[in-house]
Amino acid sequence: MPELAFFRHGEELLRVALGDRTAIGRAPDCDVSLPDPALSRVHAVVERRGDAFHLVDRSGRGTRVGGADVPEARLDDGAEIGLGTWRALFRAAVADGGDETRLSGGTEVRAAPGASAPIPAARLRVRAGGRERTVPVTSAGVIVGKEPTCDAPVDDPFVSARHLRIAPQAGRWHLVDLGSTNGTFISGARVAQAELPFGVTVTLGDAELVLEPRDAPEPPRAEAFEGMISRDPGMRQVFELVERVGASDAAVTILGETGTGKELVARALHARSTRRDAPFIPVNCSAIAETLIESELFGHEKGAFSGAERLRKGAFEEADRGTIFLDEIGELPLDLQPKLLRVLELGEVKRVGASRPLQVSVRIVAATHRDLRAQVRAGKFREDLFYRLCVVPITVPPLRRRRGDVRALAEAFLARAAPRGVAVRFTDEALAKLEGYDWPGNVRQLRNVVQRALLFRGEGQHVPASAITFEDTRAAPGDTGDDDTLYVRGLTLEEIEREAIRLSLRRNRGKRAAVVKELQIAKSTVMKRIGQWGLHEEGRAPGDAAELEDDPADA
Ligand SMILES: Nc1ncnc2c1ncn2[C@@H]1O[C@H](COP(=O)(O)OP(=O)(O)OP(=O)(O)O)[C@@H](O)[C@H]1O
Repeated sequence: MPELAFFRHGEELLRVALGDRTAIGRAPDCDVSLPDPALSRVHAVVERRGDAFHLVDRSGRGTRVGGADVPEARLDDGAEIGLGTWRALFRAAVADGGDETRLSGGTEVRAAPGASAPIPAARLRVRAGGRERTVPVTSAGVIVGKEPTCDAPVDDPFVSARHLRIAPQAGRWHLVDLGSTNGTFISGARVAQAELPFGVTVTLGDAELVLEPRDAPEPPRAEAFEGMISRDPGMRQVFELVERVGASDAAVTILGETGTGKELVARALHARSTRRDAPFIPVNCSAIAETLIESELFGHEKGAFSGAERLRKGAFEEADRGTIFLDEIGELPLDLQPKLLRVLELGEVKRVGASRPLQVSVRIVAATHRDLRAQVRAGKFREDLFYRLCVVPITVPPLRRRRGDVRALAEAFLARAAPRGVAVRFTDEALAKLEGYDWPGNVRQLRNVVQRALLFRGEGQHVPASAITFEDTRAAPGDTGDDDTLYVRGLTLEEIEREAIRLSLRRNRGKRAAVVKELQIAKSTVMKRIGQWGLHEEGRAPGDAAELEDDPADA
């Protein structure tokens, strides 16, 4: 059956069998809708006229066929059609399932030649709502949709009742969109029907489908526990421990290098506890100026010190009935340590300037990348507090000791960061490069490297090894560990604005004048946002505070 093969940046991404009329353009109701603003809504139509196929331009500007912009052209075998950043190749005669098939992201398939070629047995991998399962596909095909009576029901709000069908056609697997509301996508292109080789990802709503050979070995499964991906035995022990101590109120200290996922473990402890419906309040003890940490943790009364214009609840009060996560507990100043001990022993907090303490019920989870015992020996950390906090120590192994996790984590970060509807994959060389690295900045560094690689890959569907660059992204002391890049996927406009201001404050050590200049926004807006989102201490290091009060932008 004649077909058009679509290429982008030299990669073949899509094959569409040609019927009597195939509309190509930017509009979602075209038979092939390509995400390219340079195209008209209906850019061109390919029509069957007798035995021949003709391209008719609908853009009014001519469509490029064989290098010239033409209003209309008969398509000869191998004719090349230019469609913005896409290119389509006309193939007049396509062997029925006989030739070697390889599409981007797909595995190679070889079927016996001839129209009667048996269709290779298949199964459909369905990923939806964070779950994955496979459905056998018989030669009668499968219907995929939201309706429970479909062969492969998919529970996703953007999937139609009967969304698409996958069935054999001339010895190959094809998919046909059944008039779905939100469309069926392959490599970012919305398709009415297309060939579906093994291994190619189809996106519908937030769900993904991949057709596979029926007897292909199951890919190793990455376990996920409360958002943490791992199948490493060391991490499994961590998960088991979280499960066991989650329900109790025992004080837990999480030990591990920076970026290993200590905060995620703390959140998992909260999620597995009876306190899960109350707040989880994280406090990074190393990111707050020493002069402010007491009021941050315990709050202050109005007028307790100059600048305390209003009463402020501290993190412990906010976390009442819930969990407080004290990150970088090793940085807690010695003089505040007895106050923390009092919360642990008596459940009492006293706001700065208050005469009486308040009762709170807070579970304390602490974390540090430091050797707390050594801190105790050096006299920087109270021994009694150490024993109170470390009732249950949980050690999160560094990523270089669980190399088996690198691939699953990298693929998960890539899928999260890739543009919606586009299935981007690592090349084998890229995966080997990731797996061979030592990851001094652990999972956080891996996430940043993957996000950067996605930007550096250009437009292709594959991330090559050359797009992977390593920089030591370990957090500097006093750094909360965030990198300096703003990733906007999945954020609201307000969250993007908040992040942009927060990161600019950090880059400029809290200097509002520099933020105004860097972000090119009104001083009044910066001040309003800082107040609104409580970013007063952002970027300030101990000792900076006094200087910042005199910041000219504040005047
Ligand atoms: N097992 C995991 N699965 C998925 N994402 C992970 C995993 N471990 C860590 N991450 C991600 O890596 C980043 C760093 O994790 P997290 O902030 O929990 O590390 P940390 O050990 O608390 O770092 P720090 O010591 O610098 O505070 C986060 O974006 C987190 O979501």
